[in-house]
Amino acid sequence: MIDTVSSTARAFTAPALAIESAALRFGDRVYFAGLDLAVEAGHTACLLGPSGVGKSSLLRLLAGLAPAGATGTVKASDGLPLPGRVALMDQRDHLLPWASLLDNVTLGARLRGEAVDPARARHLLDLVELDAAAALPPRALSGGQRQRVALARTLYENRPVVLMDEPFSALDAVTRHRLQTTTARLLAGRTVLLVTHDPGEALRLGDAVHVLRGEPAQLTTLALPPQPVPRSLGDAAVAAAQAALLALLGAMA
Ligand SMILES: Nc1ncnc2c1ncn2[C@@H]1O[C@H](COP(=O)(O)OP(=O)(O)OP(=O)(O)O)[C@@H](O)[C@H]1O
Repeated sequence: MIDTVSSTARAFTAPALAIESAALRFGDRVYFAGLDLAVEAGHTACLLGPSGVGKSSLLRLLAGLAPAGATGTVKASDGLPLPGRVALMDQRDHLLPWASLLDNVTLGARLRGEAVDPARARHLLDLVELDAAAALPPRALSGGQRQRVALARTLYENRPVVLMDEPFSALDAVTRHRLQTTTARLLAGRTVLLVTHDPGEALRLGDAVHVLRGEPAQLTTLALPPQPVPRSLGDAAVAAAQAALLALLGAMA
């Protein structure tokens, strides 16, 4: 079978991405200020940190959707505007309850008045193991299945920059592992920032791994083993890096 999704990925060059002087403030509280984060072109960076530290706010800033209280300057290395080149997978799936899964996957194109490619949408639904359910409405799905539709919708956008907020958090361990591998293949060559609470996921998928923590929060970058992604968690060096990441997150003494 021709992999239509991977082949379309080669039609563009993904820029490096940077946010400078990012800040998040509510009232008197400064969550972070003067924060700089860069994602190398064609690489995947993972962002971890305690709940409420500001990871989603930083991701939305990068997406050009600055939430209340957040400021910062976002730049692409090619100097071209980012709007239109970014796909965002939010923590919530935002599926339209009245539309079929297939129509939810192609929603962005339909809203923009673009031609829809149902074969590519079905191929993506197949990759997230939901092709047989393409005609069903989202209410027929479990939380994990809904998250897989949102993943297919994000991949359907076929953008050089992909921002993902806990994209696999609702999946069982086996499906999560399988879809991490599939997603890493489909996102190869794109510039990706992925927010996760799962140190194993960060070690599997991250070309770079950053931890946001403290008050005000600062970024710490983890030293990573040289294996290309997706890495095997069974590898001794990867397991050691995972332990170091857990310690950095404060989960281990
Ligand atoms: N409108 C608001 N008013 C006051 N505080 C807010 C508002 N919106 C968000 N916050 C606070 O901003 C902080 C950062 O939120 P954000 O969702 O970015 O954190 P996060 O690190 O992504 O959390 P999680 O891991 O739980 O998803 C949170 O502590 C939240 O309570």
